[in-house]
Amino acid sequence: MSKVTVMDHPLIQHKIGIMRRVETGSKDFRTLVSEVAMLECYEATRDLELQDVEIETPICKTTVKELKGKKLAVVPILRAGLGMVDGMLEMIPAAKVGHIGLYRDPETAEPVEYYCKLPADCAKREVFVVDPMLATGGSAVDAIRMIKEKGVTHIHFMCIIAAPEGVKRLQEAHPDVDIIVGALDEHLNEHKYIVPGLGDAGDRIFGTK
Ligand SMILES: O=P(O)(O)OC[C@H]1O[C@H](OP(=O)(O)OP(=O)(O)O)[C@H](O)[C@@H]1O
Ligand SMILES: O=c1cc[nH]c(=O)[nH]1
Ligand SMILES: [Mg+2]
Repeated sequence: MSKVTVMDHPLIQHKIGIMRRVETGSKDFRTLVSEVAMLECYEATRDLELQDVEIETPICKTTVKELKGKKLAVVPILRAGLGMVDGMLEMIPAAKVGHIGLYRDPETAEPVEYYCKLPADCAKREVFVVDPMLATGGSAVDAIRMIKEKGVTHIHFMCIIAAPEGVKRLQEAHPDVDIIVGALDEHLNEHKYIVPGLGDAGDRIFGTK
């Protein structure tokens, strides 16, 4: 079964608390999404491999660690996932960015696919799928299926708020994908929104309704 990490870092919890407030406007909300993504990236990349290299400091020769150079990609689920891309790229600037377009059908809450563009060499890359919200899990499950269909084998999923229902569905569908969560909430309401949640993340990032 996949590993689920719920971030208990005070900075993340504090920032998510501000995001949840109904009075937080789009400008602050966008900044917070990006900052939380940057902090979660720290955990998501914990297992990246290092190698030894010989260098010279101003004082002497020594051996230091550097990333082994595994190629990475960040794949936001449109639209709301876009808000997490800048924060990820601040930490891993060499990563390529793919895009998957999915929206939840307002009646069924099932995901509807409208776009998929991944780096040509994505099968050789370790992929971080990002979306602020994991509600029923339908969007994440479909996005990861689409990515696997392109030959990608090493995938992480990062979100800011998750419902237990979504975590369970994602773990069952993709037991090989580890999940990084900023906060694990209580449940879904009758409209499949996360409770207490923060409302519609895409609308709050882009100021739509
Ligand atoms: O786990 P699920 O039940 O699938 O719900 C989560 C999805 O819903 C939201 O997207 P939405 O459909 O609102 O699209 P948007 O990002 O374009 O607003 C959110 O950003 C996730 O992609
Ligand atoms: O609570 C939710 C559920 C799905 N999508 C959101 O943006 N928020
Ligand atoms: Mg939305």
